[in-house]
Amino acid sequence: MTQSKNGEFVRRPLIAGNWKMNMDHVQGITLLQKLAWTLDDANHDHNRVEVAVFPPFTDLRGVQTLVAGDDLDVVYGGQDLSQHDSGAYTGDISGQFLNKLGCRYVLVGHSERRSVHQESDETLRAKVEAAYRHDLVPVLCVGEGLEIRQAGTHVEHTLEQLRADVDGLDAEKVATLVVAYEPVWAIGTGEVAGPEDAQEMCAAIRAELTKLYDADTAEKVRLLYGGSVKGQNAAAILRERDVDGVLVGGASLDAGEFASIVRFENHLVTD
Ligand SMILES: O=C(CO)COP(=O)(O)O
Repeated sequence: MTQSKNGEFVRRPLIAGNWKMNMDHVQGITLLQKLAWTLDDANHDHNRVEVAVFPPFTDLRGVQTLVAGDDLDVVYGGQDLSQHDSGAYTGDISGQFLNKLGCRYVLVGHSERRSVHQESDETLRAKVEAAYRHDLVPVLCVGEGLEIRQAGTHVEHTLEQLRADVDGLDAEKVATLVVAYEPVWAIGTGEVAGPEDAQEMCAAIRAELTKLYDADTAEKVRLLYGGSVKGQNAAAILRERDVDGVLVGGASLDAGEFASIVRFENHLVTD
């Protein structure tokens, strides 16, 4: 996080929970209610930190009703979207539908979509465009697998994904983009990249965006780290200069654990 002299965050931190294929629509409502109560109890400062959840598609209508009905300070998004707007694409979900359900964000290119569904950077570039067409902010996921990390080419690999997935996107859109660095070897493995690894990559991403666009634009982009984030390691990661938030998988399924990540500020050690 970068803080200005008066203690304000330069970029609003985003703490996001990716539920993946967990929680049916009834369980989803219960989890969100518990999360809202926990955050209220904790006097969480809603203006400083943005909290987002990414439930399965079938939960979104219920989430929308709960968030609107109880006026919750939680935003939400889809875990994927189609690059097309409508038509004969069985099983796919249009950004138009996500927008109508009140989604603010959508995940694009999560490593599980890249590996299980063979999504190419070309497809992901089209999905980024589709998200903007429907007023959704893409949370673009990038990151390397174990072999690439061991070979030491992780920065180049990740930047290559980034360049391909934003290729030709205009600066105004890029300024609103969220990029999540999720090293595949740290996802669901309990293996967490060190804060300095997260910072190394986030700094490299910001430098690349400065090269592709300009420093002003790059300074606005929020960069998240994802991969085995828990209550006890979140603050150390979030303390890094270029890390503006986290994308949490497993730990976001437990309201108490996720709330403790949202309250990372209580654990920040300042110099
Ligand atoms: O993939 C992730 C979030 O999108 C990370 O998952 P875990 O937090 O379970 O490692």
